Amino acid sequence: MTIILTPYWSDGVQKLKIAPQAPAKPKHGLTPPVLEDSIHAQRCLAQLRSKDKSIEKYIYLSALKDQDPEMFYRLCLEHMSEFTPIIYTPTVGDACLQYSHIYRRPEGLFISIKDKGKIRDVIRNWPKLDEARISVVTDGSRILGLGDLGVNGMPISIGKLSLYVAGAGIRPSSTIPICLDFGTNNEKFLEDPLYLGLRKPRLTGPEMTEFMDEFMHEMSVAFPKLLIQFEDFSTDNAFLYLERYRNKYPLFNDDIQGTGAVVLSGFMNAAQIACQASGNPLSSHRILFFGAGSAGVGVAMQLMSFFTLNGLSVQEARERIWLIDSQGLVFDGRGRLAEHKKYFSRKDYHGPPITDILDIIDYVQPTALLGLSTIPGAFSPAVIQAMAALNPRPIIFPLSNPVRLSECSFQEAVENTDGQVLFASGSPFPEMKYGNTTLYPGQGNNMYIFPGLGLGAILARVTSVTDSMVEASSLGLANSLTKEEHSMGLLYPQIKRIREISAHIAKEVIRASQKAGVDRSTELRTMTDTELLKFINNKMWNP
Ligand SMILES: NC(=O)C1=CN([C@@H]2O[C@H](COP(=O)(O)OP(=O)(O)OC[C@H]3O[C@@H](n4cnc5c(N)ncnc54)[C@H](O)[C@@H]3O)[C@@H](O)[C@H]2O)C=CC1
Ligand SMILES: CC(=O)C(=O)O
Ligand SMILES: [Mg+2]
Repeated sequence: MTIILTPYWSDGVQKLKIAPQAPAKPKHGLTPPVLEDSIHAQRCLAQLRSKDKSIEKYIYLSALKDQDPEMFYRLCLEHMSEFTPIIYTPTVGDACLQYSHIYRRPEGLFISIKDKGKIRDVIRNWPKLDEARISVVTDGSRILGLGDLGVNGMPISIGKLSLYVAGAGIRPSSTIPICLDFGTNNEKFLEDPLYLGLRKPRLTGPEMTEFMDEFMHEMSVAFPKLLIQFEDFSTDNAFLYLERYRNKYPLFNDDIQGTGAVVLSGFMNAAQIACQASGNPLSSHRILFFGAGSAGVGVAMQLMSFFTLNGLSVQEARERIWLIDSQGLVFDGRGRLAEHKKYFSRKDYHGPPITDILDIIDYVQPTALLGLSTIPGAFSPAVIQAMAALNPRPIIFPLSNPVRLSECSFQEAVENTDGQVLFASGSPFPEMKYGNTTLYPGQGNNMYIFPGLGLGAILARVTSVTDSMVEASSLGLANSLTKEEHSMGLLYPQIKRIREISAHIAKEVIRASQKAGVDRSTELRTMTDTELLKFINNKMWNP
């Protein structure tokens, strides 16, 4: 279907295609004589692989998704581990940085601060109002670890939704990528004549909140069956708008909750292995966070359940967690702290500020070091060696995205721990040979969680997304590893099994929603687990 929409930043009228429709069979003579489907799949793959630069691959796949969505998603599913680094992190980071330059055609919905007071009219331009089920909404203010990218953040919403389709079988026409344009503080973009967004400093504060209130209300009226995923809002607004709307509308924040869930899951598997090696109980883990933004604090909050599930009280669980931010160890005596850091601020440290990560490691004696700081190389060889000196199997998760902002590489972690590291990173690293063994890095990325969490929430038609549903998604992921994956030392399942994993997570999420009483699809309550899993699988769209 092709409809005409005029983006607010465009002078001309452009065609927006929303896909996919069942392709009409071309009339005889309008395609080459021999266009066989499986051969064409090989042709598309060969074209993709012929490109040297990952951004060229991204552009090629964007065009393929537009022109032949069935083929795009089919190849995506068949080659998940090859496609995800292109349509998602790390390449989607480059696509965002260059969006205003590589832009080809409109995709998704752009709503700017200029639309305040008439957001309803803009939303109503969306062509498939009654089909919408999931929207990823960003304001472009903190895209991955790349900072304020303004409307150049749109590819992150698009990329996440492609993973909803590929990974959880959400129908492509049920997805809405949205980028809200509040301006940008990115000087380079403001000066760039090709920049596609409003050329004004970013708006925050009460006016932004008024806009958000109107936006959320109009979304709920226009799309009564829609789940919203907030993505890459800067930390202050990420917490603000999650709390403001989470009990009013079905929504979750991926950076806080999705990341929390995925890291809890990998941590549970790593902690088991680490404790087998050390002989210590699971509850004895001590977790040091490098980075205390929405992702760091979101993960810290979720990791509380690791300890409470292992018998500690909430207070004891909190005492197992330490935060480092740009000014060093976060503790009460340090002075004024941002609201979101207060809960984990240490009350038991009374010395002078400690800023050096090695000194902090010496003081905390952590079993696990988690990076959500956007500082590449922060886990230097000396830092990794210090973790290895304290632990037979140190847990080191450099989780910042994209790859070039990772706190360390897999190779550095392996070489400085004599291969003993339990590793997960935000963006993918290749497996590596160490001695006679092959070691596999984990990818601790919320892409393992949001497709299944979203699918479960959509099918249960929840009124809100509860903490128990997020925790259920995490436990569902942790328990989804096969014997073979455990024997390979993996912390996360292989990404090629994403559909199976998402279905399993969705089942757990639906059950949790039923327990919490937020489900509206009450007919699912009486199904057995086997029936529910079958129902979920039948609902998945297949290219
Ligand atoms: N693996 C995953 O699934 C996810 C990864 N992330 C990544 O997490 C990173 C952080 O995201 P946010 O928390 O939203 O960003 P943020 O900018 O709010 O937080 C960064 C934190 O790092 C701290 N920091 C900065 N420089 C530092 C330094 N030199 N030393 C110590 N601490 C320093 C800051 O004080 C702040 O607490 C990003 O790279 C993002 O891509 C975010 C969500 C999901
Ligand atoms: C993965 C993700 O959501 C982020 O880096 O922001
Ligand atoms: Mg994000």
